[in-house]
Amino acid sequence: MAFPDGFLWGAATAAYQIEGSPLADGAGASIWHRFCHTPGLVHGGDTGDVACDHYRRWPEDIALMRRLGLQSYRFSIAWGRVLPQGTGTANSAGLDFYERLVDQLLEAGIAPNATLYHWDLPAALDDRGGWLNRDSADWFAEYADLVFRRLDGRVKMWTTLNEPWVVMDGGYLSGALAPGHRNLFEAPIVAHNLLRAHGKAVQAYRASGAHRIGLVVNLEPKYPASDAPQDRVATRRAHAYMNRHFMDPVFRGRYDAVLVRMFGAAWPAFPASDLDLIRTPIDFLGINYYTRNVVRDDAGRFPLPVERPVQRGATYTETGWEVFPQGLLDTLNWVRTRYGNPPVYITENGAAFDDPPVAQGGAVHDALRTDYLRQHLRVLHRAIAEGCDLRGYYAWSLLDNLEWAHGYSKRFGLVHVDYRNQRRTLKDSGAWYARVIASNGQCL
Ligand SMILES: OC[C@H]1NNC[C@@H](O)[C@@H]1O
Ligand SMILES: [Ca+2]
Repeated sequence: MAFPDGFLWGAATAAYQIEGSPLADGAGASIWHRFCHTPGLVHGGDTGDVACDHYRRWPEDIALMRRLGLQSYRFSIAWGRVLPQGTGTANSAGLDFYERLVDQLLEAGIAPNATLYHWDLPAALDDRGGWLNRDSADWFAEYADLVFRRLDGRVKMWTTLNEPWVVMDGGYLSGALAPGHRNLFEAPIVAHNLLRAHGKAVQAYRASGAHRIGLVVNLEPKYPASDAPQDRVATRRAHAYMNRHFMDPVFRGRYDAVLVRMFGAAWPAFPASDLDLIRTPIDFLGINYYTRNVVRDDAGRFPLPVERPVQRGATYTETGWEVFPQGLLDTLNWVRTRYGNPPVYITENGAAFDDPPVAQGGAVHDALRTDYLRQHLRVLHRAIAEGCDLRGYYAWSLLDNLEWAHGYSKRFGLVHVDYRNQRRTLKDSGAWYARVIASNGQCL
């Protein structure tokens, strides 16, 4: 099933998950450096101190990308390498790292797709309130402007934020992610400042950039566990809380009423002018899709009265996510119909499975991952046939890497990384994906 000519095939990573050397060459610590070095917060006490040592092995990793035949590579820029204190004096060694990376990607015929913020806020800014401080939008715009002026023209696809919902929910509500807050009143403030930061960065790009900029959101379709009214209501609330939460302000200039009602007194009165900033038009939307949610009302929990009943007969990944490719099609059609069919890239899709060890002769027979990817790519082909303006796909992830609070225990890579010696091994799924790219999806 061939994909349209020009469909962009890539793979994705993020700075703190792969680079290592978090404080090298003048870089400033991030909230994830702090979080990992706080005992008990990350599986096995794992940290990003070494990770995949990509900060030093990036030429080898670009060679891997060439072997896969990637047409594009989505990576993130570590804010603290570029601005160690988050604002003020730039660190030229940090900018140089990304400049060299970008130049070599272009040499290799691989289009860079740079994410400005993939969760690694400079710790110095968290000390000033971080995303709780309205000034965070200005800090982010200053950082974005610096990077645009240095790299635009070579980087022709930018995204401002990766998964602002996860930043809010994980970092400020559940506390599972940096900076580890658990405060219902902080969540809407953080979400709003992230969106303002996005808007200001897009405005900065319009002033100096000549190419394309977008936003990356994680979307997870919600399905009621039964037709019972309380399950349907709970499903609508879960949908508002995760999916409409960021999409509505960005594409429709207002927050979803269900969401506002859910938070009640915890929902601040935001000035209308903020929403005008947030809705600054973007050139494309990045969607990260992994799984769906089946929602059953669980009135005991707040603010999200939901529980996720296990689906009999379903396959689950190592991160507990149901394999449900239909959810990707439903999500893409929802975006098409509710938000005016914006240009979309799947900026992340993949799965962690309990891969077999590297076999003799160096092979990883990760059949479950190949099957997961194949099922989801087939759905994309249907989405295009049904009218979705789908421009490309990035597998998560190029490399096994630091899966945040899971540490290195969850492997998403097309390429296996042996953390004892940093040896990379192309998995069967990677070799298969290379064939998909070479045939523009014909072999699916
Ligand atoms: O959980 C898998 C991925 N999800 N999106 C954000 C990435 O940083 C994660 O590794
Ligand atoms: Ca804090």
